[in-house]
Amino acid sequence: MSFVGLMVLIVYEARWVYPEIQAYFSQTGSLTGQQLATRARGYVQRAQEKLLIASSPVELSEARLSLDLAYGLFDVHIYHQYYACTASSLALIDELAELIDAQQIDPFDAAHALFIPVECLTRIEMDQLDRRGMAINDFSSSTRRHNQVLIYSSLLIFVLGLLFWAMHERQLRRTERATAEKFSWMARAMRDPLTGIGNRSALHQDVAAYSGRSMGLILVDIDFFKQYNDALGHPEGDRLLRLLANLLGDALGAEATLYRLGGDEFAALLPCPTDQALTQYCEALQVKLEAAQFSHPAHPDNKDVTLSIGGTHFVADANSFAMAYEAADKALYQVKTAGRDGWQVTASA
Ligand SMILES: Nc1nc2c(ncn2[C@@H]2O[C@H](COP(=O)(O)OP(=O)(O)OP(=O)(O)O)[C@@H](O)[C@H]2O)c(=O)[nH]1
Repeated sequence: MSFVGLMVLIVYEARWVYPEIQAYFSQTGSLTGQQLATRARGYVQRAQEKLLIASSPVELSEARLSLDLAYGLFDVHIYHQYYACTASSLALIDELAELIDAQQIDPFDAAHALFIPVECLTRIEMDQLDRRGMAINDFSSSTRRHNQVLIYSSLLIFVLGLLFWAMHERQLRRTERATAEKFSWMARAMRDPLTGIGNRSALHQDVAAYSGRSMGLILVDIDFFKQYNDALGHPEGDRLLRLLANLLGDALGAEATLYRLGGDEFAALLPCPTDQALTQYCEALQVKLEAAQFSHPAHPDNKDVTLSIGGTHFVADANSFAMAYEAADKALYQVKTAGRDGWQVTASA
């Protein structure tokens, strides 16, 4: 059953309770059916009492008054409609009243004759009572039925709500997991797995983030790394790459962001106001490297590990970076061709 169908059912069921409550209160609220008969019977019986002890005209007139009151309450359309004894009883009361007025009947006989309307009214009372009982029973059983439908429908709605909520939560968790995985994948895609620093993609992305700022770009290449690998093996070569990544970080400071561009080539991007500041960074790097004394058993010049370094200063944006990279690369190449183990800073075009 659809959700909307369920809601329609609830509204329909709730709608039914209202008229039945109305019906119930119309039965019990006025109590007309039973009460009128009870009161009419009371007046008839009072008339009987007065007639039985009628010793003065006062009691006779009281009996007459009671009969008039009884007649008024008895002469009701619904009694005429449902109880055949009504018309004859009323006619009898009428006739007896006239006879009493004309003093043409013995009061005792009149009292006796009045048992006929008393009996009729008693029957009406009992019947009205039964009808009220039946109406109440009908009302309570149908109310119970409607209530059950309402309770079960509400329960169903509650369960469906829980189900939707659980499904929504599951979907939300899936989406969150997928988003987290995507972010971690993206972060991994920007990292060099060997050294843990950024890769070439990260460098391009970071330049865009520094757009408009005065930056320094330093390119670093290990000298004779092939010979190092050949002499000590690839794992030792990996270890040196990691050591150099740490050394670059120490030498250039926390403001520098480091990248491994591939093979034995590193880059550093750092806020840098002038060429002079860049020069100081390169010198600091050389000093740190010499102090580290990473041994290179196969260095053709019998030195420890040496680096060739090229740097340039530029104002970051996508176009200027391409030129800055070219300038730094050219500076590094010049160091290489000049015998390696050195640094050069050049202006970007
Ligand atoms: N251990 C290790 N070696 C690598 C890695 N990637 C590249 N290489 C090696 O790095 C060496 C780079 O050699 P070249 O490009 O000739 O550079 P070089 O030997 O340093 O020579 P110059 O730069 O001219 O001084 C090659 O032998 C590559 O195999 C790596 O991830 N780990």
